[in-house]
Amino acid sequence: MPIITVENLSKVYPVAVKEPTLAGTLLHFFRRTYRSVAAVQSVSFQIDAGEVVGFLGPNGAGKTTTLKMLTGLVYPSSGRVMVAGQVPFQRKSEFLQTITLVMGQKQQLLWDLPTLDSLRINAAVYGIPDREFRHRVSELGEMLSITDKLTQPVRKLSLGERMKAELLAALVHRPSVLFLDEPTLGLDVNAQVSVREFLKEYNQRYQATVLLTSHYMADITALCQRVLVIYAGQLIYDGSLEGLLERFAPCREVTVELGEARSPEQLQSYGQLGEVTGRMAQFIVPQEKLTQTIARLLSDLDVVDLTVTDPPIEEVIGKVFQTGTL
Ligand SMILES: Nc1ncnc2c1ncn2[C@@H]1O[C@H](COP(=O)(O)OP(=O)(O)OP(=O)(O)O)[C@@H](O)[C@H]1O
Repeated sequence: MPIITVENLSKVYPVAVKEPTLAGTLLHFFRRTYRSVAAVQSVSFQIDAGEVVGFLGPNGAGKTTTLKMLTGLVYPSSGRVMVAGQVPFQRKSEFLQTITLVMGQKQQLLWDLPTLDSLRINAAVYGIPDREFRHRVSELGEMLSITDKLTQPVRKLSLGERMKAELLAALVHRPSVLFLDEPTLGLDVNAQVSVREFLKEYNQRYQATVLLTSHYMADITALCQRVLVIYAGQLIYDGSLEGLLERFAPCREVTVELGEARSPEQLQSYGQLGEVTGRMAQFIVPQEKLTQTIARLLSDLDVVDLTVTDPPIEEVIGKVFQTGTL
């Protein structure tokens, strides 16, 4: 049963155009002209309750605009959005109680106050009873390993601690639909891992639905079975991460360890040769020839060990982002 339904969703921003001259500035003051930026174009998808979906795309592809329409911060130009049975831009309190939006590059916590004070403000806004509030802060604080930092002013926290505190603040009303825009932005590897682990645990413990954008592929591979890829405002892929790799990475790397060293000339008939060092040889093999090539290698040569690897996911996604084609 879908908890998020998006149908033919589009957003066109009007952007004022101004000549960079004094005359242009004066004209702009009296008579503005606009051009249209089609940030999101006829995007449709559905997400089931409890799914964790990665939302990928190069800079300016339309991810944040889509998240803003899903959370009711931006009014769509056309199309339909439903989240947990609500129309987001109506911003009804039942809707706001159900969702949260975390933007890695923006903070909601007040800089000079301890996190706990900001959390108390949120508890008042969401009408969370005191006992329940203390229970949730202790539970989330423990899951995020941040409990001992909650009484420190936010400005004294490290970047990783601040992100954890932001997550706590964004989740204290226990939303079931999480929109996360770059939640690990700028964090070191350890902090990224702990935020990822926390999100996984939150999803499992509360059966929460998560739509996540990240430029760190490790976030996506660790958390998402399904990905949506948006390019120039259009959805170009909706499916499994493995499916994306298979479609866009037509070759695999086959590495063999041989009983005795062979020259490149003896090996080149098996496919495009990569590195050959001593008894090790590497081949770049098209997906459709993989089985046949492996069978030939095993029958013709004295193979001690054989491994097949995918190209690095960053490389594959990078190609998709450059060309926008799958
Ligand atoms: N308020 C706005 N007014 C005009 N144009 C906008 C506005 N917000 C976004 N845009 C434009 O819409 C397009 C999509 O922007 P958006 O921020 O949604 O992309 P994104 O995929 O989130 O990019 P990034 O990964 O860099 O955050 C871009 O061309 C951007 O310049």
